[in-house]
Amino acid sequence: MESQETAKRPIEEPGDAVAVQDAEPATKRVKLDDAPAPQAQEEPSQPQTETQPQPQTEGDKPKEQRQDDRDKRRGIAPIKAEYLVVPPSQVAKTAEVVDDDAAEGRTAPDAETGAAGKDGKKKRPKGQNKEREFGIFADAQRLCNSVAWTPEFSPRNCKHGDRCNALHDIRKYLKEGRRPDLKVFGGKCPVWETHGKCSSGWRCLFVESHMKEIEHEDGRKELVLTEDPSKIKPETTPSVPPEEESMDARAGVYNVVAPAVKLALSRKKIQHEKSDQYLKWMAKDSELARIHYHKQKDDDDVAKDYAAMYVEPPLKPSEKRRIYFGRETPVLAPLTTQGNLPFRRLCVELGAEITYSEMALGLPLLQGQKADWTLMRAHESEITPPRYTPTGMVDPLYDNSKDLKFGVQITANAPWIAIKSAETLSRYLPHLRVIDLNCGCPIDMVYKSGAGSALLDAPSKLERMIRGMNTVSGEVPVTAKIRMGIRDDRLTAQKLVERLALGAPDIRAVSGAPGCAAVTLHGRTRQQRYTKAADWSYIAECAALVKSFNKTSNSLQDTIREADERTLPNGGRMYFVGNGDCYSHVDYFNHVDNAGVDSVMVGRGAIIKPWIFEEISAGQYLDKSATERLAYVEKFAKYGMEAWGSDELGLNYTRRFLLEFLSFFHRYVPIGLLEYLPPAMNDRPPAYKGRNELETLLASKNYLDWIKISEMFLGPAPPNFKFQPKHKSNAYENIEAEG
Ligand SMILES: Cc1cc2nc3c(=O)[nH]c(=O)nc-3n(C[C@H](O)[C@H](O)[C@H](O)COP(=O)(O)O)c2cc1C
Repeated sequence: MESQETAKRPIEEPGDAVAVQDAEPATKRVKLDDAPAPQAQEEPSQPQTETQPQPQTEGDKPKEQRQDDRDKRRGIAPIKAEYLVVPPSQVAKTAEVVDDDAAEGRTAPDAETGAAGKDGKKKRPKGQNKEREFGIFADAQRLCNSVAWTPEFSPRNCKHGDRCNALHDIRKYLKEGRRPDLKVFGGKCPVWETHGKCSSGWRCLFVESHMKEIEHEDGRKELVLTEDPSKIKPETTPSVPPEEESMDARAGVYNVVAPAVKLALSRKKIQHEKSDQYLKWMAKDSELARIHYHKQKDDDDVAKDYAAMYVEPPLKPSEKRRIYFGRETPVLAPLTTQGNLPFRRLCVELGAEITYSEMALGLPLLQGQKADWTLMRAHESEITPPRYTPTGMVDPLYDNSKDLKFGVQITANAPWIAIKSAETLSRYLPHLRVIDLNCGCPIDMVYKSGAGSALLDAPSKLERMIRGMNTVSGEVPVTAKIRMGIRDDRLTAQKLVERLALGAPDIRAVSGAPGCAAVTLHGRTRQQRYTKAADWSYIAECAALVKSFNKTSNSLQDTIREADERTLPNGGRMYFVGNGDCYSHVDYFNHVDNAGVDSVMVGRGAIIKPWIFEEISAGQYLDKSATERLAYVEKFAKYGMEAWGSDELGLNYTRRFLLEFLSFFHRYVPIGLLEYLPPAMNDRPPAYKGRNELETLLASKNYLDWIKISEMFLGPAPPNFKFQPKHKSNAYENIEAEG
């Protein structure tokens, strides 16, 4: 049994396997440049300011030495000698490249198996663990929903009557149906502590902290769940009607769609009036455009044809809510698996100003599938306005109080799916900044279906999607996320950006701009995967083009009939966001200032060091201590239970996603261990030990250590719990083989 103290500060207990020994006061912290031999120290993070000793920056060194350093590095993090596990002379000269395609979900070429090679040596397994299994997390005996949240003597009506094979006896369930209460967090339910009630009811693995037995006048004793009204905030009360109260309804979680809507969607009972009308028109217009396109090769006069035969669409976009991207609004990338609600909540707390859901597939949304609708949920911190302290020209019609941080991302392979999805999302989700269309997803399954990055080679389909989505999405603006192209030898983003800003060249004077409010460009191609650095000079070229298109767009509006500025996103201005390899405030401001992008989107950098947003707002590196980093893990665990529940299912769901998070988080190399700055995300460290045991543990590549970390906050993993890391290189067997 763990004590409360152990649970809260698990690593600082003497005798603990990962105990921090000899915690030192801040004044004695390791100096970055000439640190003594490693010894255990824990203290709050230190900003890297002028007054503190700092690792040398590249600019401080003579040119020859910089070149020498770069030659030496070859993707290896420059760890100071005293932290290396082997002497510097034995450190490999090149580092293994971690391919983040595996994490993004792309089907990698068949992974090597780790079998013995020709030389008899066992090869290191690489690549992706496909078809990962996570075990089934459930109570030994199921408790019926009719009693799961009610006082013992007031069950609801059980829909299944006598045929119900779940338990209805709460006392029996608590004794035999589930494991005993957890002792982490001092046995206190983190959800109840924050919100004054717990949505997991009797199934909560901390239920003893929010239940009591009351004695009635007739002497009968009844078990009841307790609430703390002083902590219940009416404004965060779930929006699902009480009769549908279920594990879906969580305090502080927004965009929860009622089960009845999903059911109606699955039964095709929901009408998409706007889309149907628009799609009918679009079919005719596409045919007209097709004829026009084929004729113009041999007919000079044809440009007039389209204009003469053009019929206005039956409906115009509604007035759009204006959005804003600026230097003060760092953007958290959409991240499948990783970018879940608890993780985004953590990032917002640390300074992310704009967030995106994980990518949902359009068709399953239209079919009412629960998994995809669940991705659309936002935390209350995400539905507040982003920071707004503009320095340049301001849009007089932008109203920051109406803006919010959270946007959703979808992908689709056909215009009708994208358009109907946009109409459905804007109708049922009240808290949406934008609907973003993913045009960069490299995953085979998505690409081969004609969605994601396949749209990069289908510009006219893409344009029709954006135009239609913008028409039916009410006040919600539509945006797109693209890559530089599909293949390295054919970069298409520049043409595509032009098309998104202004429309196809030969018809734009008639039909106007498609209405794309912003484009994010990831500076890689699909083919490139993550092996090469993102191409920021290409991103800068596109940023310059977008600026010129924004001017053209303004003059174009003047010539198009009935162009109504209010219905054009941002009055015709398209924002442009750059993305790729941002790993510090230095990268961030460098890109904003020198590449000319409105803002920068941060992906892997945020998972490896979520405080990158804090660094951006503070404008300096922060050398986070291991204790502080562990506190982020603890927060994730709490936020996970708040979002997914503190019952067996929710807890192990939280554990699974915490482990996914740790599969990136362990890659952080504390800057206090580096010979010199800047740190580079793609640098791999040689084997090293941290400044204390906790720092060493947090750097472990072994997923069994990640499970150990999860147990500090989520209690022991159940015997049937399984976790297969996405990268085979993190598998236990492999680590053992390497000794
Ligand atoms: C684990 C993982 C999941 C991702 N999921 C998505 C996604 O759902 N939608 C998307 O547009 N991009 C996705 N991406 C790509 C990122 O949004 C981003 O474009 C890419 O990681 C480059 O940025 P970075 O160098 O800052 O990581 C994913 C990337 C990773 C590593």
